[in-house]
Amino acid sequence: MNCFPCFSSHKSKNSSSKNETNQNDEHDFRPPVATTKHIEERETEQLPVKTFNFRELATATKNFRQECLLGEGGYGRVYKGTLQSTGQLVAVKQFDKHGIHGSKEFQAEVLSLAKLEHPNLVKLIGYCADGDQRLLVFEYVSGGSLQDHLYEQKPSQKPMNWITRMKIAFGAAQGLDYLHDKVNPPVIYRDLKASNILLDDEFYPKLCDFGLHNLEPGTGDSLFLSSRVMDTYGYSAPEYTRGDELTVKSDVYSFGVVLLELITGRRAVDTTKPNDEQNLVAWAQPIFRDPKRYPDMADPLLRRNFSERGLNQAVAITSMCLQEEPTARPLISDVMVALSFLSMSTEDGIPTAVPILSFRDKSMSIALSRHGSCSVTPFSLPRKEDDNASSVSSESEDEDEEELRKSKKKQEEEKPATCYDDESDSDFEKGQEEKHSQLEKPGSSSSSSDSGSERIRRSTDETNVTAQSLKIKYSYSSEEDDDERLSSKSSFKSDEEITSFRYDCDRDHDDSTMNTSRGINSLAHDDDDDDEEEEEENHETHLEHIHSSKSEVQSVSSDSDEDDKEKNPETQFEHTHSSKSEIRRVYSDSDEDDKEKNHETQLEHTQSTKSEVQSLFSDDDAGQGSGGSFLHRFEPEKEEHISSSDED
Ligand SMILES: Nc1ncnc2c1ncn2[C@@H]1O[C@H](COP(=O)(O)OP(=O)(O)OP(=O)(O)O)[C@@H](O)[C@H]1O
Repeated sequence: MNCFPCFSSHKSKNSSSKNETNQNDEHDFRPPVATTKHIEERETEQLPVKTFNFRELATATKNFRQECLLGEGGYGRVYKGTLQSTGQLVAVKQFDKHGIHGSKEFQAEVLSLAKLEHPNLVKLIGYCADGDQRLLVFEYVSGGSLQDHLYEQKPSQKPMNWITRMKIAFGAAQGLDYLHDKVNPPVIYRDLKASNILLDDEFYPKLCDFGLHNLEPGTGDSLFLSSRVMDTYGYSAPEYTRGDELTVKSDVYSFGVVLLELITGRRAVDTTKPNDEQNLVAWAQPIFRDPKRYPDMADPLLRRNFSERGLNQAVAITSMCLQEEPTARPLISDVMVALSFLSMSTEDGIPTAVPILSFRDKSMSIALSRHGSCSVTPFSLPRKEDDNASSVSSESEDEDEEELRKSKKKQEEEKPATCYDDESDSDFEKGQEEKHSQLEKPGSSSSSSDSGSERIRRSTDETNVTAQSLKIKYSYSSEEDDDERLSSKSSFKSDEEITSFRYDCDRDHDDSTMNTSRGINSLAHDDDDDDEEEEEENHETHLEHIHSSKSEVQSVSSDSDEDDKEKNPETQFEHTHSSKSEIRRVYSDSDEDDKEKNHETQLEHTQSTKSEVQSLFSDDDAGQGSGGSFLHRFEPEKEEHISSSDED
């Protein structure tokens, strides 16, 4: 008996008796040698992954018939199949035979792949290693790839609308965030591209081909390598071409290319275009520096049905992801948070503004605050002649702050009118909303009925809960907490203030508090112009605090327990928001007036602009304070919609 029956056949490639043995041993996880149990094998017993024999997969795919062929990629061919035993639809990836890995090696990779489970990753169902055959069996994703939907649409299909595109980007970012931040050690995808983002019938995105890098044939196989390089050309980060080591930030670059494709509807590489437009990133770089041209860069199929702010912020995120210098690129977790807001479709169709408090990395906050409304200070990509410009460097902080202030002022002057017109809002959207709401339900799972996977998925959901679901707790941590909070290997933090957030999926949270009426809330005690002037002054003061070294991280929240406060000068905001763009901040207070005043000012300042994110803030109500929490609502400013009516 063999723990991995498919791995047992070293002797004969075509041995039918072996196949019979395999068939008999199917799904048998007993160890090959009764006395020895390897760690991997013990782990396999608990993993929700099946072994298949070759015959079973041949049956499933009608003997790998051409009509079942879904396509051929760098690793080999992919067939659609139906498992006879369960009737489940699957995608069977048959690896090219040249340069295949030994069964042990393959087994080890399967083991690590099987551990990766997230709703935005294509689920591995099983594998087969039989003779020289190496196959992986994945869940079948019915809607085709993002590449198909962007570029190879059937005439009957509607182009994807803006919100759907942002939701796809958001889902893909969630999948990537899982690989980078929730898995230990982190998994570098290396192969993120539009053809590897599969969509189900409701346009819910799932990443495929993750973690397969180690299954690539040996490096001696130049044919294989050249085809892989060709496939990823246009998505690869500059460090890849330089031959430098790839990091999670290389994936962020590739993600930026995908985001750019979603925004522009242009392929990463398109040899049918004029020379200067063939490489999408090279074409887009000059436009990134000129926000007036952003609307022209958007996919014509969108017919300008998007909000200008949404477009501006999406382009700002994209340009950050595409920075030459890996460390200047944002963390995918920050990208994910930003996209969670941009992908919200609200009752009135206005995408929710991104609260700039949301990010681990200040540079993302700054970039987005510059694109908070119709008229903004341009977000500049680093220029080559400027050595220090590859990131939002400490030297440029003063300028940044100045720009933030100007931007805020300008935004307050311009009160743009609504709106976002999502005329092509489709059933897909509804499906997406349902998916999100399913994730919100405690214990809900997207599709798997497998109890093992159910368990893993639930824990995954809990750590990856989206900004659209439940509650986000933002923490400004003290130095002593930094290591713990930013223990992620993928966190490239500067020596600036450590701003971290954590998702807190509090299942017990009373959702009823999330669904009170909407309405723009003005800053409490800030209704007249005089107060605003004062506030402005305070903002300036507090910028210094916000951008101070991490050892000087300011405590923003008041805490009734003085000792606790000293031990943990941590500021905690709990931002709770629903898909209806409500964000409420829970704030505890009971403390000294001065401190509260500072807190208030700082809070207000870090929102960057009242017009972008408005908070209700009051601390003089002892009753509410003692109640432990106080709600602060963020409300997107109405904004100008780039009307399509004329162009159309
Ligand atoms: N789980 C799946 N469900 C449905 N279709 C799939 C699945 N996995 C792959 N496919 C489809 O099979 C085809 C081949 O996929 P594959 O991943 O091998 O190639 P690729 O993505 O085009 O290239 P590369 O291997 O370089 O990433 C693609 O059309 C892909 O959409």
